[in-house]
Amino acid sequence: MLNKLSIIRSRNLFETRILLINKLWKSGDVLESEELSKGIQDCVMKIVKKREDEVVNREANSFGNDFLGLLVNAYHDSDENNRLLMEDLVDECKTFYFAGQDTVNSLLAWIVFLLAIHGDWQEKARREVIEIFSNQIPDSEGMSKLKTMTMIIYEALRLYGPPNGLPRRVTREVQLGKLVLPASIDILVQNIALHHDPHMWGDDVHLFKPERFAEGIAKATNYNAGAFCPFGLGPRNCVGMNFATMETKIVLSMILQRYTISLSPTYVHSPIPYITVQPQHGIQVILESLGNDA
Ligand code: HEM
Repeated sequence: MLNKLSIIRSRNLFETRILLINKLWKSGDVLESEELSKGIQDCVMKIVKKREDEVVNREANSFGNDFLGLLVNAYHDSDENNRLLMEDLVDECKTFYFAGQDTVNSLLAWIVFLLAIHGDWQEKARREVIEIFSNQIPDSEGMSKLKTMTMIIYEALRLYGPPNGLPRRVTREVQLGKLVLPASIDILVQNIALHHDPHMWGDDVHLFKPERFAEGIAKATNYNAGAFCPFGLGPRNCVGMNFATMETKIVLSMILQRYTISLSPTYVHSPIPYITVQPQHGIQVILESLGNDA
């Protein structure tokens, strides 16, 4: 559902909307995306209802301390002024579902692809993982020691950073180089273009070279904060950044502990900018067991 919706949304990103006409006549895409949004909404409502039922049926004595639990708690707040509306609760869940699922999914897919074709980096990353975790489940202490993997993640974010641009509204007229941006227009800052700028990254900008990040982001970007912003910039940057990095490190460590990865001959390279940058035909890899039941 989410994938379909993101394809439709990205197809219509720059569609001109005329309010009255859009109310009277809806295109196939609009109708389908309304139906998909409703499906996602129903899905969220069901999950919320299940949480509430567990408390009502005394299977649990609280709504829980996870993010959903906190939202359901806020929805039941005894103080009316602090109470969250059901509409807002559903919206928060949708935001996290949209922002958190597809992004990490595509990042992981691209890293698996990159490691499949760069066997030397795959081996380096595996050596590091085994050195730090052996065959054990990755723990938070070890995560901060994964230097090679961090470099690989940054380089994958640079080459295939999931969000296809940062949407911003221009609140007052500004001059950007030779351009004058009038107030009240919406723009999409293509961070992926910044990440592929040869002036910043050099002539090998399109190559996978995690060593760029060997001494951290500041050094790699020559202390230019805007040059590398896969998680956005400013007060509205990604709240899930640390969580996403941690999630990616855990999953990759567990894959590298168990399997070698090589690219399937059926793979066709075609990155496509939906809401996130996705492999149009998926990523087909061959996993070979290391005979290690970590
Ligand atoms: C590789 C993974 C991810 C990438 C590359 C990513 C990137 C981004 C970017 C570029 C933005 C917009 C920031 C801006 O406009 O300046 C954003 C916003 C956001 N992200 Fe992420 N994200 C990732 C994972 C996650 C995860 C796992 C979660 C939640 C668990 C999450 C939650 C959010 C939320 C809630 C926002 C909106 C923040 C706001 O508007 O205040 N993201 N993310």
